[in-house]
Amino acid sequence: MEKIRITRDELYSPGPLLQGIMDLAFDESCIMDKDGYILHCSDSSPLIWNRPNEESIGRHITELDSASPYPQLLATGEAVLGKMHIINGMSCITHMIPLFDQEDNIIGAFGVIIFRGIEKLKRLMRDNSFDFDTKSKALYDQLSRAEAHYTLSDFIGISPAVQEMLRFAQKVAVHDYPVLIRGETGCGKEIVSSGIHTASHLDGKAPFVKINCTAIPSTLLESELFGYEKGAFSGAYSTKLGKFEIAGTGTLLLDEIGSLDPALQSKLLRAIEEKEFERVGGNTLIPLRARIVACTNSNLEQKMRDGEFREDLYYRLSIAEINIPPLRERREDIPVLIDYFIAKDALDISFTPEAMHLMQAYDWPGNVRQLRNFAAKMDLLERKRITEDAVRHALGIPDEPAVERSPIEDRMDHFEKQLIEQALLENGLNISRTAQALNMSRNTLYARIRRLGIQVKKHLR
Ligand SMILES: Nc1ncnc2c1ncn2[C@@H]1O[C@H](COP(=O)(O)OP(=O)(O)OP(=O)(O)O)[C@@H](O)[C@H]1O
Repeated sequence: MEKIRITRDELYSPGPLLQGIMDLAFDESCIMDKDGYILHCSDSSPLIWNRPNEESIGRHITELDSASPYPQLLATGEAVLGKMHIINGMSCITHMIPLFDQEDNIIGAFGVIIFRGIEKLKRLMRDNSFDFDTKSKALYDQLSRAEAHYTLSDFIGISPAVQEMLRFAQKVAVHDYPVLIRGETGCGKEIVSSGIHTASHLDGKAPFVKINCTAIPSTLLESELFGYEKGAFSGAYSTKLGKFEIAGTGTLLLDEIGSLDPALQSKLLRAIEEKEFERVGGNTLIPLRARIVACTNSNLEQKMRDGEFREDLYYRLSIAEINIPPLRERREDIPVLIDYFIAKDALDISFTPEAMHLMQAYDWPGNVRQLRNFAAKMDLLERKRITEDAVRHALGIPDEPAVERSPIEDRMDHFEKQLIEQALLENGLNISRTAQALNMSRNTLYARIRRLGIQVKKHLR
């Protein structure tokens, strides 16, 4: 692939080359600087990011798309082409292309979504109800956008733990307490937080604003959250609203709250308790009306013990604490989730009972996200009926699951080995005589020698 070379000036104010590339791109595109901060977005970008371009510019790409291949591009210096991943709940195919200066240094990157809402497209193609030659982009956009927000009923699961969790979330939704949602990565925290928002703002008008506390350096995070006044620091040319204000009477989702800087934790606690805050560099109190929902997959108890997370903030947030159990603790949900993803993502596969059994025995460290991606991967293999072997292979499960051994078993093996080696030496390494002395058959002795890894030849020296 030919390298795209531009000057630094062109990166910051795109000339005909970059502008042309952006205009030609079929779907949303953006340009970021060397550090991954977004400089420009195409006009259609708000449809995928769910926010106006002014709000996307200046943000780190991983804040908008946590699975962005940008770090990979930076590490390898190579374009990442045709990557399929999920952005804002939609399956997309993306290209990420490095931009070089004349000295061959990477000075930025061009990211483009070449297709989104793949599941919709597949479904529509399958039932032939849509003529793609006369595709109406407006309809297509509308279809894709509807998926960006969840309700609590989008959280699929029949296990008692999930049913109980959903009942609690529904109850919590009608209050305006802060909510703390905990669970391992990929277990559905975003669905629950978005579902709580939807359940508590039935008219669908209040904003749902997200911020990822790990993706933004803490120096910037403060002004992202609280906003700043004109002149608060050099570069603050105009007053900027923070997320608390942008969320209005809606919901502010603080993702990865466990990584929030301790100084900001205090400021957040104050804002929640006093229901008001000040912009950076400001002295006017602004009311906090948004409901705070915080998510985390970190061990907050450990962080509190290590002095990294404030206990008072934890107690304030945990009045309504929702714990989403990992998938391995609700294995009965696996077949239901698989059926759901087969329908939702229009997958043309089914699993044999043995395959499903193996999937239910597997621990899914990446939880439901991993399960969903796994199903999509099996679909790409183009084998319709997925067998146990295919699952074993795809998940890297060893053929014979290693048998757990206790320390006692290890010691017994050790003694047995010593005993057999001793008997072999006493009987001149003669297998028949050794077997007789140990009161076992030759075959049994051979089997034990093999199992215990005894090297008879070693004793000949
Ligand atoms: N119970 C569920 N029902 C349907 N889809 C689910 C469920 N749980 C998770 N998913 C799907 O799994 C993927 C990951 O979910 P989500 O982003 O909500 O996880 P998360 O807990 O917020 O993860 P992370 O901590 O890594 O951000 C999404 O595609 C989501 O649609």
